[in-house]
Amino acid sequence: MIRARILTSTSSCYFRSVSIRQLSVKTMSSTISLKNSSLLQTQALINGEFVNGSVAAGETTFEVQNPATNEHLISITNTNNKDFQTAINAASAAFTGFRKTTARARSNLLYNLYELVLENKEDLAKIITLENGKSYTDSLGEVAYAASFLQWFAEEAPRVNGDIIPSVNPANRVLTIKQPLGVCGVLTPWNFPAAMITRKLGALLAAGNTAVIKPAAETPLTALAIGKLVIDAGFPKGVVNIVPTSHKNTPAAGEFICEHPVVKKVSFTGSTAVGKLLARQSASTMKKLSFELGGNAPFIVFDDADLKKAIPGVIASKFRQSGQTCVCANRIFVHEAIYDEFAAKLVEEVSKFKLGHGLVEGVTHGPLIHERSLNKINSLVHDAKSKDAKVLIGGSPATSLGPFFYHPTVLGDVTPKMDIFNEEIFGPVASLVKFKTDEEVIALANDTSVGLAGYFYSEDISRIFNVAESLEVGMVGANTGAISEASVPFGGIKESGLGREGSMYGIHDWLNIKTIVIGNI
Ligand SMILES: NC(=O)c1ccc[n+]([C@@H]2O[C@H](COP(=O)([O-])OP(=O)(O)OC[C@H]3O[C@@H](n4cnc5c(N)ncnc54)[C@H](O)[C@@H]3O)[C@@H](O)[C@H]2O)c1
Ligand SMILES: O=CCCC(=O)O
Repeated sequence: MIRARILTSTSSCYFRSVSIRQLSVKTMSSTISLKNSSLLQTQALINGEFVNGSVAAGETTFEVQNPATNEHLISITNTNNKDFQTAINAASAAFTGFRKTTARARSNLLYNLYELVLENKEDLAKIITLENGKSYTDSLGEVAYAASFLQWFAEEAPRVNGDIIPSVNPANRVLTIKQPLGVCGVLTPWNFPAAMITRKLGALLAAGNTAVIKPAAETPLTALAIGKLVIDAGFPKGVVNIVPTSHKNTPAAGEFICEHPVVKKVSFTGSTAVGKLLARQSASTMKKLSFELGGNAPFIVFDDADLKKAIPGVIASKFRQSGQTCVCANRIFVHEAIYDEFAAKLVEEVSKFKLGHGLVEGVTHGPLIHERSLNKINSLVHDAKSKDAKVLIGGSPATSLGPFFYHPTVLGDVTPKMDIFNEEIFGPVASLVKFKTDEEVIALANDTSVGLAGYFYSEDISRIFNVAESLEVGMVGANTGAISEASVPFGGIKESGLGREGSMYGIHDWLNIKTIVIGNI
């Protein structure tokens, strides 16, 4: 059995006093054991084998930290562009055979992977919690969500049809077939280290492509565990390559993938700023792009809203993964007639959260991912307070729990003058903005350069249609704060990205339409 050492120096007192699920933690060092120890991989998956990267002495590995403690979790082999080239070569060679497999064969492989992910859900969830920090319950939810994309695209693979199109020329017949693109670059974030891989991978494999995946440097373990299951599911070698790389090497890796002529498409989930950089780099080879980027989601509570529904809705939308989700509510607009009641009820619910190490029983919310995030949240809250926002609960770091914890926070009297109104918060801060009229709130909601998700609560069917149609976003939740599932076309408009993932449309972003005109009939 492979065991990973986890150092627990500064947090030892905290750990000693709590029960951590199936994880024996001692004072200075400890071990984590998985039921399926083969899931703990620290090397790159290239051409069907786990191998070391070719980084020269000094930086041969990079460290993964546990965000709950900021302590060293494990060392991962470091890679450079030579390794990405080897992975692209492997994916390119594998594409020759994989593109010719039947859709049913690919579907069966995806079903195998789906079942393996579910069979290993406890281990995968434990890994997610350790490297991402979210609660174990949330991690189990993420594994189920991740698996659902594999199931969905196993079902979609055999349903990619071509067309027969009438021609103006009676002697011609026009038909289309859909063909895979080739080698695809997949750049995934740390906030959903399993689901953001499977949402892309399920679709691209169903379509017959091959992949080189670069997981975020914060969360390579989940990606590599999925890589092991890809092998166990029976995918041919080289079809899926997973190349973790350090923070320092990430920009070079991104550029290499985006500019590589053999890579036919890049799919990225992350910030709009990085998305714009990758788009510029990809222009040199005119790559296809699917980008799922930042949001600034409005969450509107109209005066006719049912607060028994709206409060759980805002909790689900705002505080999922401690606010570190691209579709999280960012600006919560509340009608002035119900503002005080809504604010009081929200504060009451937020006060019930249990913040802590995600593997501790009962913990509902974990830490932020890293120091940069904590500093950003701190500065947004400071700016809001300096401009007369009121802290209704929280409003400060919770460093007694660990260096990156921030108290779940509700800010009242937020206005458009404040940075928190205009920037993606990506943290556990609910900012409440008072409004008077539908026109005013729609204008405020749309006054942003991004448009990923938007939510609102109302019991009036006319208003439901009017507001849903008026919000400048890719996805609307009307009387729900939870919109994500495999059947949903997931993606944004404006600067929130390009393309749609999941759903019946998701596979088409990974296919070329080829037109065949047959003449002289
Ligand atoms: N849309 C999402 O789901 C999502 C996920 C993670 C982060 N974010 C955004 O990013 C912000 C902060 O997160 P961060 O500090 O990790 O941000 P970041 O912009 O530094 O990185 C975001 C992601 O992009 C990758 N990345 C960064 N530079 C890259 C490059 N030059 N080439 C290729 N990949 C690159 C990182 O590995 C990471 O996964 C958040 O506030 C949020 O706006 C969004
Ligand atoms: O944060 C990115 C994706 C979140 C989701 O799929 O709901």
